[in-house]
Amino acid sequence: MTHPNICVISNPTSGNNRKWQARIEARLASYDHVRHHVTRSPQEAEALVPELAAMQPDVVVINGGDGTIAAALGMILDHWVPDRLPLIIVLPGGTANMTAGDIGTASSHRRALKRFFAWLDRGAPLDGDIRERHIMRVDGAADGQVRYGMFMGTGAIMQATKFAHSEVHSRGLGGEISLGMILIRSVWGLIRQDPKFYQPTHVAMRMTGPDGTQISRDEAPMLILVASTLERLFLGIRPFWASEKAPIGLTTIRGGAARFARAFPSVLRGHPNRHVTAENGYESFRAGQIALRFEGELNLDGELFASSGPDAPLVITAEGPLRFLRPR
Ligand SMILES: Nc1ncnc2c1ncn2[C@@H]1O[C@H](COP(=O)(O)OP(=O)(O)OP(=O)(O)O)[C@@H](O)[C@H]1O
Repeated sequence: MTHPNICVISNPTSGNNRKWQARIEARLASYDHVRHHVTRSPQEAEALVPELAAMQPDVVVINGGDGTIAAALGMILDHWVPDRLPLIIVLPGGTANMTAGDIGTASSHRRALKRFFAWLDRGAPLDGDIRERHIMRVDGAADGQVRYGMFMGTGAIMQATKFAHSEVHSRGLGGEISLGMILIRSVWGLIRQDPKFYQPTHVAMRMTGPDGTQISRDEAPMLILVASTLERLFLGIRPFWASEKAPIGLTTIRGGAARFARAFPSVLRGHPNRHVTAENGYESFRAGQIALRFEGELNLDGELFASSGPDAPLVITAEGPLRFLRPR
């Protein structure tokens, strides 16, 4: 039987991988057509990817958290010939695993690995459940680094992230349930306007929507700003409701947004109720490129970094799409 060429990139430092890495390495070593590369830093991955691109594997498997997946996808887009991109499989080796959740492979790391090995044992068929997703390239950070990601947020997302690091992930809790706990605590803080959670960031926006239309918003305090190329974030949350076709969903909730407690559940479902209006401070867009001017930090797939301030925009551009296979 001829097998597709498969290469696996594992980040042994990602949340879930810490407990499974040795077993994964031992098991993968028994497949001749699978090459397993363990990278301990983004720099190691950067050195590896051109070599992989030259080998043209049919499938690249990324076993890591959201940060590892996004970084690896960015490197693949940088080094592969655009019309010969590999199929991607993601294994939820991280802590939050939002990307794997959207692709449908994150019910649990153990189950995803079981399904992946069963797929290898069946000869690794390349047809099946394939989903396309774009990735966001982010230029204009204060440190000058170009980054890639599939989810970004600022405003209350930053306070929620800090709460997550200090109170939730530090206790070894991960997965969708931990994200749900962080969400409930943060929303409670926002409803009560607790300053630990309620800290709007002043942001000016300009974006290129479908058919090249330009949309802009003057600087305003943003309570929450999220942008993503994922369809579903976690626990069925899909906070994007613009119906136009463009790869990046962007939703903003202004500081002082009216009727927050009544509006927010419908925002999370992506089915806005009558309180969710631009006048009340809620907007959702779709765009191919977004430029944000603000002073502050943002979270891109779990990595925190600073913008360059109001004079230099942070530019988010959709790239791809990449094709993700869900092994069954
Ligand atoms: N290919 C790679 N190999 C090793 N480390 C990497 C690689 N790509 C990114 N990193 C680093 O790994 C860290 C991110 O880890 P990752 O997102 O995989 O795990 P996590 O934080 O446990 O999971 P999640 O983002 O799902 O919560 C960052 O410090 C990043 O710089």
